[in-house]
Amino acid sequence: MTNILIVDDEQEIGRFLTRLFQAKKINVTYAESGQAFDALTQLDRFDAAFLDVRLPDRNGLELLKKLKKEAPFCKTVVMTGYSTVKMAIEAIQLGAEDFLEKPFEDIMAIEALVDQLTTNDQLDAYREEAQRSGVFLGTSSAVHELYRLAFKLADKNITILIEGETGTGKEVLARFLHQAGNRSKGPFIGLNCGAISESLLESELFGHAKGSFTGAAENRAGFFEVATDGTLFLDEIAEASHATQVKLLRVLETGEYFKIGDPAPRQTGARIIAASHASLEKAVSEGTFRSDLLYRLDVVKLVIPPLRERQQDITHFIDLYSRKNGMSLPFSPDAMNVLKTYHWPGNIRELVNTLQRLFVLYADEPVITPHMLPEKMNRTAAPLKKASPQTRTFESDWRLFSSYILDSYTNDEAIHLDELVQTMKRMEKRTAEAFIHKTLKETAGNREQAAQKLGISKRKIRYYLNET
Ligand SMILES: Nc1ncnc2c1ncn2[C@@H]1O[C@H](COP(=O)(O)OP(=O)(O)OP(=O)(O)O)[C@@H](O)[C@H]1O
Repeated sequence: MTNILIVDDEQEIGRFLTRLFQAKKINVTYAESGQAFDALTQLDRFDAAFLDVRLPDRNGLELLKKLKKEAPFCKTVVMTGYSTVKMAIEAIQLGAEDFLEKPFEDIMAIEALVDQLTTNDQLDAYREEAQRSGVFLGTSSAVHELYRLAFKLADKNITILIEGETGTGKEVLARFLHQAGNRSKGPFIGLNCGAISESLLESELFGHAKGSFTGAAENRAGFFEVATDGTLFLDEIAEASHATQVKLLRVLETGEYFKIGDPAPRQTGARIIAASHASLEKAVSEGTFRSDLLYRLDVVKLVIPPLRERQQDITHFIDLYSRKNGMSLPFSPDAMNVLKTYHWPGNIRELVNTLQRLFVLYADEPVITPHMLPEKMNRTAAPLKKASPQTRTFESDWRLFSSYILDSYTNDEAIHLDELVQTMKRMEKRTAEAFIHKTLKETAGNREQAAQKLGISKRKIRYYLNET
């Protein structure tokens, strides 16, 4: 039988959840304070726990930590009011599975959550959703954490602020939040606040009544109206003028707005996701952004790390992109080194553009060498470290050797053919030795058998191993 723990000082909530779970034949334990929680023994008997984050005698996060320590397999959901949403986010970062906002509005959602927690493991659901929506996650734990959290936030009707340098995927993340949530059937409307004039921005956002200004020949719905069942993505929010910021603040506080030229107030249900490549806190300290608007937007802030801080993702992205396009781009070690040490100011967008350019120009080349990459990348690249003798292997020698030959062939610079041929001879010998050693290992040192397997004489083995 499933065991669930409920910790909440509001007895009404305790009773309500108890009834709901008992109807599902779940065994319920109810604690109405931090002290009552402390008195519980054998916490690991619980399959799931519903914890209030704000108890009169305790911070719910402390309870969560204790639970995670003593009952690591107990799935935890924290319960929160609007003012404690930030604590709920912290709880998820501490390992809670999800959070529920109080007052509860959707009983079926709670039931579905319980089913989810007690039956299948939802740990990887964000990965599946990312794959479905064509989002590349890579291997950086920071990005996985970000998308795991975003997946949990997708269904909640809270405003989200996304920060990250240009090209890091802020719009990609905003679309993921839309797609993974219960608004996915509604529209996703994106607007770049920096790309249009102030008057046009207001008219786009709020709409206008017929005749409200010269050229307003028809009534026009604004984005707040159109996106009412969906998501409104306000990109480059830092660029919105002061006047627009004031109006946005009102919508965020009350959901209310006015169409230009129409005195009747309207309500929007649009979920707002805002993004900025610049830090909004900095913009507030510089006096260009309203602090009260930042407070409203920053209910949850998701920060996407720049590509240079997740170097390992560069190779992963190349593989993925190549597979998606049914081609391969074999980079020489030098070229890969250039890609890995470049600082990528344009982030993923710049990487995608670079790959597209390489596909178009060099799809038929056997190997991509540094000079095929944009010149600015070569200028900033750190020189490739030579492999130390201890880490050298037959494979790494071959990789270096082939890129040396191919680089020499594709470079316009003068080459020393004699030197090149000498290197090839050394490589020939090294190759023969490597095969002999490998075969001798397989035959447990029996030279007769090794010679047979390799189709050469025992004398030839001695010759290659410098024994004659
Ligand atoms: N995680 C990702 N998976 C797949 N493609 C991505 C990802 N992140 C970014 N991209 C690609 O990089 C490009 C830029 O992404 P996006 O427009 O979301 O960045 P941005 O941070 O909003 O940029 P800007 O600040 O310039 O508006 C797009 O082509 C997008 O498809």
